[in-house]
Formats: sequence, structure tokens, C-alpha cells
Amino acid sequence: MATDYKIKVQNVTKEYELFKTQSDKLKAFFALNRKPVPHFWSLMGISLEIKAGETMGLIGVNGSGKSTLSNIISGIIPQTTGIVDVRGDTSIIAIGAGLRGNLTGLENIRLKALMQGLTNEEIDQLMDDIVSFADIGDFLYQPVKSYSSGMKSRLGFSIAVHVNPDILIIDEALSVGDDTFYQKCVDKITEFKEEGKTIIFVSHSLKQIEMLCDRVAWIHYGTLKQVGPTADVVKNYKSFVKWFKNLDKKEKKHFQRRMKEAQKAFDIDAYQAEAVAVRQEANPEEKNVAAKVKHDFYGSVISEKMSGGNRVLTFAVLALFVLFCWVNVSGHSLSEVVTNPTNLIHPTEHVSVVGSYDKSK
Ligand SMILES: Nc1ncnc2c1ncn2[C@@H]1O[C@H](COP(=O)(O)OP(=O)(O)OP(=O)(O)O)[C@@H](O)[C@H]1O
Repeated sequence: MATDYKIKVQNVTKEYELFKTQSDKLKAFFALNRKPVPHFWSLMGISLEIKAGETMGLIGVNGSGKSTLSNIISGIIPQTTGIVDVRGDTSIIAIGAGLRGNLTGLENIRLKALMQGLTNEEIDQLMDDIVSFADIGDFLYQPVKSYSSGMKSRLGFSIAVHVNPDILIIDEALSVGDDTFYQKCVDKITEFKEEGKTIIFVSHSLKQIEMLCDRVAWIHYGTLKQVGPTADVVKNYKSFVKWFKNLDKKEKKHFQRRMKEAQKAFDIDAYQAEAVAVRQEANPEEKNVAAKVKHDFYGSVISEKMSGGNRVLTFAVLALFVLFCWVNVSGHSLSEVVTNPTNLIHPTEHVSVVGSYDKSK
């Protein structure tokens, strides 16, 4: 792989546990002896480099993993394994990400710009431009949860392009706006390209991809099917779509089920062993390849899962917290409760009269 990249992802995977309900998820968090939960690998090992100043398109059918990958690159979600290296003094902005539903449009502008490192004075100077580009009228003063998807996209896009990011990630933002807004966005993206910014552009519109992207990565059910010049990848993708459309209903379902089953059955240990074998074969003299690959896989990853020990610790801290609250409410001192725990269920007189009042007054 070349070294002059702006963004590099290497052996990136993303695993989800498919809990049926939120309460199942919560129970599993505290359970010491967890029942097995079905797993799903949204990404099964993506390696890709994007050069500075390049516009890279991400294409693929619904659910193939495009948003998962762009969210990992923008740091919104962590990868399960692999390296994500974003180089240089970089600020990334992903259009749809980070809008808070309970805040108004104006509040969201300030919040996102502050998170991007702008000062309040800088935001004040940009505010008129952001508001006028978004063009959503009085909705600016309404909570974002009341916006249509087109309005959210207008606001997100406007903030993103005005805070002057080094890397811009555009995930399906152009598909929901009307024609006027679409043209404004295309002009802005073209301006960004001319300024040499790096852009990741996720879209189902092959016309937009062909118009804007230098190279394209085709993500196919969690794998990188092809990466290369736009015309080549789009041509192959179109052939796949044509092939798929020609299948009858039963064949389509069968194909989709087979792909999803493969994503459930993905074996991360086998994938890691394969990476070791590939690296060793490329450089037979290299020592400690297994340990180095292990480090590449897990060294920069923040684990979303808690170890058994950490779960016990969290549980103990919570239990202590509840106990201290209870001691406090009981009105006894800690030493009184320690010497006689039944004090916990016999509050002091002081506590028992709290909230009562003297009817004779
Ligand atoms: N939080 C989650 N929990 C479980 N599965 C998830 C989660 N988020 C995404 N997935 C699954 O990961 C897969 C990839 O989703 P992703 O949104 O990245 O696809 P996409 O290519 O962007 O799709 P689309 O073109 O429809 O936007 C899908 O099968 C999706 O159901």
C-alpha cells in the first residue's frame, strides 16, 4: 500500500450483537454468565486508503456497510478490529451526524461548530452564512426532532461546509433535498474539490458518483468488493445490479439470505490467522508476525464489551452507592449501620418526622 494517504483503514471490522429488546441488552450488561446472543458482522475486514484531495465514492446495495464504514472513519462509532488512521491536522465533518433532536436548529449550529473547535466569535461571524445556506426559515427556532429529513440534511450540510473541515463525509445527504438545494450542494462540493479537500461521498445515485468521485469503493455485504477508478467500479456494480434484478423473487431472497448468513457466521479468529499468513508470506524473514497482527487488530480499539471483572466492579460500585444513599436516608451514621445493620430498616426519629407538619398551628 502507498504511504501518502490521508485516511487509511486496515482490517476494519464491525460486530453488532443482535439483542431483541433494550432490556435484554441491559440484562446482558450485568449478567456474569451471559447467554449467547446472535452476532452480525456489518464489516468483515475492510482495507482501504484515501489520498489527500481525493473524492472517494462509497457504493453498494442497502445494508452493505457504507454508513458503518463512514461513521467509523468519522469517529462516530468505534471499529471492532483494525486500524483507522486519519492523518494530519484534520477535522472531519459528517453531514447527518451529531444533530441533537431536542435542540433547535440554531443551538445545533452552535454545538456542532463548537465541537469542531470554533470559538463563539467565529461562530457568530459564520451564523448568517450557515442560516442563509440552510434556508429553513422559522424552523431554525424549532427542535430538530420536528424537522423533515430534507430539513435535517439542509441544516447538516450547511453547518458541515461552513466550518471548513479538512475532510468532508457526505452520506446520502443530497438524495433528500429539492433540486435547488441539490445544485447548491453540488456547487459547494465542487468548490471543496478545487480547494483540495478530501471527500468521502456515499450515495445510491450512480450519476452523482460519476460526476463527483475520483475513485470508488464498492462495499458488498460487509466486504470490499472492488476499489478503483470510478468508471471501472461503477461498470461492474451496474452489471451486478442488472444480474440481481434478473433473478426471480425466490432467487433474490435466497441470495440475500446467503449473504446475511455469511455475515452472521464470520469468524474473526480465522480472519486474523489469514492476515498473519498473508503478512508472513509477504515477508518470510519478519519476526513476531502473529503478535504484530494482533496489535494491529486490537491495539487501537476501544472495547465496547466489559470484561467479567469490570462488570463485577461496576456492580459493586452501584451497590455501594445505593447503600450510602440508604444510610443517608435512614438518618443513622455509617458506623451505626455497620455495627447494627437493622438500623437501615429503622429510621431515626429525625427522619420519621421529615415532611410532617403540626396540625395545631
Ligand atoms: N446498531 C446496529 N445494530 C445492529 N445492526 C446494525 C446496526 N447498525 C447497522 N447495522 C447493520 O449493519 C449493516 C450495514 O448497515 P449500514 O447502515 O452501514 O448499511 P448501508 O450500506 O449504509 O445501507 P443503506 O444504503 O441502506 O444506507 C446492515 O445490515 C444493518 O442492519
